[in-house]
Amino acid sequence: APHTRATSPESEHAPAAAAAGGRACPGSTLPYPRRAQPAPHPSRPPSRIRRRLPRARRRVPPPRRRRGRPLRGAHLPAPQLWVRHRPARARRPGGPRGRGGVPLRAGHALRRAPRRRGGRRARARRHRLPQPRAGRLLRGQHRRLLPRAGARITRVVVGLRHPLKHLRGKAIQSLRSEGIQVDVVGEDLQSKLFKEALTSCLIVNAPLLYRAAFRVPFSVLKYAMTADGKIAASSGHASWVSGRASRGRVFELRGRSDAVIVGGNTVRRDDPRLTARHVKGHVPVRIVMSQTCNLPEEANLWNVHEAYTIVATQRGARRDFQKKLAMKGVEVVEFDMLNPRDVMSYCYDRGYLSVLWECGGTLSAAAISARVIHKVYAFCAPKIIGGVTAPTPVGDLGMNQMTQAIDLIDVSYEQIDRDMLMSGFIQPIPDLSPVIPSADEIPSVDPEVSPYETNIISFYKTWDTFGAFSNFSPHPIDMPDEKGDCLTWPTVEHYYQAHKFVGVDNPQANDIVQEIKQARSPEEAARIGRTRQREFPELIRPDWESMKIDVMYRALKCKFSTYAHLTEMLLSTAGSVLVESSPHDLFWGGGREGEGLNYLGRLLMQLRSEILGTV
Ligand SMILES: Nc1c(N[C@@H]2O[C@H](COP(=O)(O)O)[C@@H](O)[C@H]2O)[nH]c(=O)[nH]c1=O
Repeated sequence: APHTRATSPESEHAPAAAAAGGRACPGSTLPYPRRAQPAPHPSRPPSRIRRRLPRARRRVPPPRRRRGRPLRGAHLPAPQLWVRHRPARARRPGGPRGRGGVPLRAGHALRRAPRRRGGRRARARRHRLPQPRAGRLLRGQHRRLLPRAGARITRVVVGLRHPLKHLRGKAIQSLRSEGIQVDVVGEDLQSKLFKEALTSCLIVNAPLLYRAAFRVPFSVLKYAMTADGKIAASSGHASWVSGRASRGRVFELRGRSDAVIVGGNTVRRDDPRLTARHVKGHVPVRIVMSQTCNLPEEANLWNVHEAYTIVATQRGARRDFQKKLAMKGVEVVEFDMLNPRDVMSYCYDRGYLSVLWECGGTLSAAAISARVIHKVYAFCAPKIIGGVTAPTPVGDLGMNQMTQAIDLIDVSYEQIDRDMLMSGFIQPIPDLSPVIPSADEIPSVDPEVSPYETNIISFYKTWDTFGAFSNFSPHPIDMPDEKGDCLTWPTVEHYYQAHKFVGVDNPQANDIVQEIKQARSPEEAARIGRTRQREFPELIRPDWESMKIDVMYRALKCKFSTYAHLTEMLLSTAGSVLVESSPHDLFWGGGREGEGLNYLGRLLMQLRSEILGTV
């Protein structure tokens, strides 16, 4: 999937990782410490960072219920109620959910739905199968639907398989065994048209895919700003920036979300209701993130008859006030460390599929930095409010170069009355628990980093905040060749891949070097380098395994000393552990579970120390 797939800058080293682990690299002038884990000690924290689930302490009020009125919302505190008490007609994004709100396959949901006259199950039974004609599209996901209609169907085209293999079922297999031709878009069918079709399928299924791939709910950041980029006047007054039609669209967005999140500031300043009141359908849970719990005694959000409200706060904050909230029916959840990632993990555990962030700039910046925002909806109204202190949609992200800006992808533009809606995806970064060097290793890798320092900067894709650290970043380097002549290489990746074949006394090896040098992109250079390495192992320079780290280090040194802003960026990370968060490359990258050796991160830390004059 474009939004989940990651291209690895180096993957051929995976088998080498095990071999290299625990060995000092022969021929290397750099100290590459052993990666052997220190002997476990009961008082020591583990040497790899694991995502810590919040030890949330919940004050769960009894659900309020008026006589004769069903409980609303899909996420009532008692888990056994989540499905049973959902209004029959509630439309849920991404399809029906089972216990704990976990998305179900369509077939699963239909079988389990309550037997009710005119209810979902009854409707499913009555569902009249479309009579297939040649070339006509039969829509539907229920795996029973197709075999029953199969007598007259000769071909089935599948848009997208379920991202989680164990939830895929056997529909394709059983159809094929019945002699029906089944083609999966992107697998069996590949053309420009099918690529577009696949993109549409992926976008439509984004919440399901993101939840499955990243184990957090699909998160959308929405804001409304003036043409001069303000979300309110300097006084904080914000009613209204966007027009009525745009606000109607926001109700739709809320109606498609499981939760709407705001910070304490928004509650204090706007006293929002955060309901989907003008659209019929699902009512999202409202979540307030407030570290201090310094929230007003009276607020629209405490009216839980309108929608369920959760206050997420720091452990121990204003306990008396917490009790008052609980008395009103508001659920309070305490976190050891209140931050967007832990709140998202919590929402994931609660079964939420998609979440809408309607917060101000401070919280949105924290959420973007924590990499939990996946999509942005920016409503822009044709107004100018001005004001140096007037708030903007996203606070400080620590970037100082325009090249560091996060590029949105799959962007759409839509005019809504007088406003413009721009939406796009933030390219996701794999959620990793990267290895940080062990206590013994850290001082030799980077004296700035204290043992078990948890401040980790991950980089991988070139559009990441620290994407310029990637070898794919578009920074040409001038490097001397064997004869001492200066040659320009488009990227570090070009240089590194080509040097697998440099110095080999064979014209074919020389051709490969030229082929890689002329590759139009670092991706292409990597592909050629790896393919040729597999095809012609005899053309690889014999000392490659022992030299590759030095080759890389020389290239990195050149890159970071050529571009002053890169040196600045590297130095700005002093005190943090750098991890190339490649899920595939276990030699240069940190791996998916932190199992990688992270040599690229180590080299950058080494270089940083060298520039700082600390080695
Ligand atoms: N001012 C502003 C927005 N502000 C957002 O909407 C919230 C108010 O929601 P509610 O109380 O349910 O109407 C507010 O707290 C803030 O999060 N939204 C928009 O679409 N357009 C606007 O101009």
